[in-house]
Amino acid sequence: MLLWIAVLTSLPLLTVYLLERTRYFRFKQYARYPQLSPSLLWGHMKALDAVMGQGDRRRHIDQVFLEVDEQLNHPPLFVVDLRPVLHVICVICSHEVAEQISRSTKALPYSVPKGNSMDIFMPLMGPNSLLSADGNEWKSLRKLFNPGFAPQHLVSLLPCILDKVQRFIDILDQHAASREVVSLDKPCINLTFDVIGAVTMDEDLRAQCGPSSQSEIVTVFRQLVETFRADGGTSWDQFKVRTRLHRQRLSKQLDTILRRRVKEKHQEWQTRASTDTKKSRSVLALSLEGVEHLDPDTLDKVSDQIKTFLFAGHDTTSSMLQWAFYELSRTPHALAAVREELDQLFGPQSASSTDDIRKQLLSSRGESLLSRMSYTAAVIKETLRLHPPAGSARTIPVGTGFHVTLPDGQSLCLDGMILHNCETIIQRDERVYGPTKDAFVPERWLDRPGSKDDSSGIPVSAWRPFERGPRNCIGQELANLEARVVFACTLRRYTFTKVGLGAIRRDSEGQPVLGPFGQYEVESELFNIMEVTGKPVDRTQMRIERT
Ligand code: HEM
Repeated sequence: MLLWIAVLTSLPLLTVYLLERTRYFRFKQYARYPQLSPSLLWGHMKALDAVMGQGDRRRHIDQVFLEVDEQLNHPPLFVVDLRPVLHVICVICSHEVAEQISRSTKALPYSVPKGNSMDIFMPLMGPNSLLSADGNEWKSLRKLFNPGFAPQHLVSLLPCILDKVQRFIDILDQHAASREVVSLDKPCINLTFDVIGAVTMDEDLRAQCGPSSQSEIVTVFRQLVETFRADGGTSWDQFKVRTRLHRQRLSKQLDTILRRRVKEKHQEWQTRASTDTKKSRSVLALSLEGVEHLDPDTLDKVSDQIKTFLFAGHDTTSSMLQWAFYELSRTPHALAAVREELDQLFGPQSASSTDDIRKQLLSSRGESLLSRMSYTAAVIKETLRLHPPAGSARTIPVGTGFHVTLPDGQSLCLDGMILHNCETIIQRDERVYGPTKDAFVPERWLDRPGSKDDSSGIPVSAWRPFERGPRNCIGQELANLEARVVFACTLRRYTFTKVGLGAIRRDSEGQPVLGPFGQYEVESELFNIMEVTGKPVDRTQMRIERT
């Protein structure tokens, strides 16, 4: 009886206590930080949902954050409280603040740690991944794999990249001949998969050869990536038990295949080592150099890195290619300029001859040709500015005392939050990119003599699609090289016309309508969804014609 009385009297006290705690968490703890209006029960869930509801719900969460940034009048950062579902997220909107998170400091020599921010992607990269590792474990992995992604080494892989691009051209030729509307997503993903397979494992994954002859690595990997498709900003589908179990099964299946292949490759290279002068130059071969006995620990580590490279290295590059084809298709001056540059460098006769381009790239002047593709490089840069396929998430443990200084001098502590450098916002900052922030203007990246920061006068930290600092992208040179080769071979050979979302608007006489910044206006905006990386929602429906 006494116990009941005690319970009944303490209930109201407990309720008051919980209410006060919740009130503190929702309204006081981050009161100084810019944010949407929080609700006692839902935190920012409702407010965020309201923003989502103002557009197509399938759009990428970074696009939604961009709209929140506008509503809040462009603060340098804002917080999103989705507790208890997720930790508080701090969305970073200013390049000056992003730089404080990505740079190396005395206290955090490898920048702000990843912590558990990448846990959701564990099935795609394994527990030993370079992407999620921290501290000395990360450092030794990065040191081991850096040489495999160094520019000099990658250039030596040009013949194999060109082979894969030739297959890509054959496929686009077929699409052009059929005159049907095709989705660019599949050929681009298969191309980038083939390249990353060859570069990292010295393996022909035959992703571009159709489902019946593709390597099982491709089939399982694609199924695995699709379990992450979020057609609704933060679709809850991916958290469902059934989806998670399916994902775990596919991930295990992929692990088994990759471990088997790594063992076979190791054996093959060991046997060949004494006799063969033509050694494999793949990332895997470099990492296994000097490893005589492949113990289970090394096997796990190496296989997880291969899984990571496959994961990080194909969807991102494929998304960039699709967006570049699209932006060029609606920006006539940029298309003309890039074609002119390619004509000047490779000669007009090469416009429809990949053999010719191949010969030139593999000749002694190949490297110089690649380095002189300045307008093409500007197209790549501008595409990645407007449509960054990836972002960065870090976690800063409670009690670290990690402060950032805002542009107005105010100092804020970010302990206990997930820190998200949101490139989609940072790279469209009007203070940096001016009135053309949303337009595709490759010229902004061309040399302007006398400017200070980089050739364009834009602060270097305001362009960060590969992130910056010690944890920047290890594969950025590969992505750049691949894109240059693809563009050299395709941009004069084909004309791409968008169909459906993002199609060009025409006037009553059927002429395309040119907007203020040299781009054709469109019927409706094409946008990214989130499927691990950002990808065009309709998988880039295009009509392709031979020029
Ligand atoms: C356009 C193409 C690409 C983009 C936009 C991109 C973007 C990024 C970004 C933003 C990060 C930092 C992630 C973070 O801070 O959490 C990153 C890291 C990484 N990327 Fe890429 N990436 C691209 C291509 C590639 C390729 C081709 C590879 C090939 C293997 C690759 C492998 C990696 C790896 C392993 C890391 C982790 C590096 C580390 O933590 O040391 N990426 N990438």
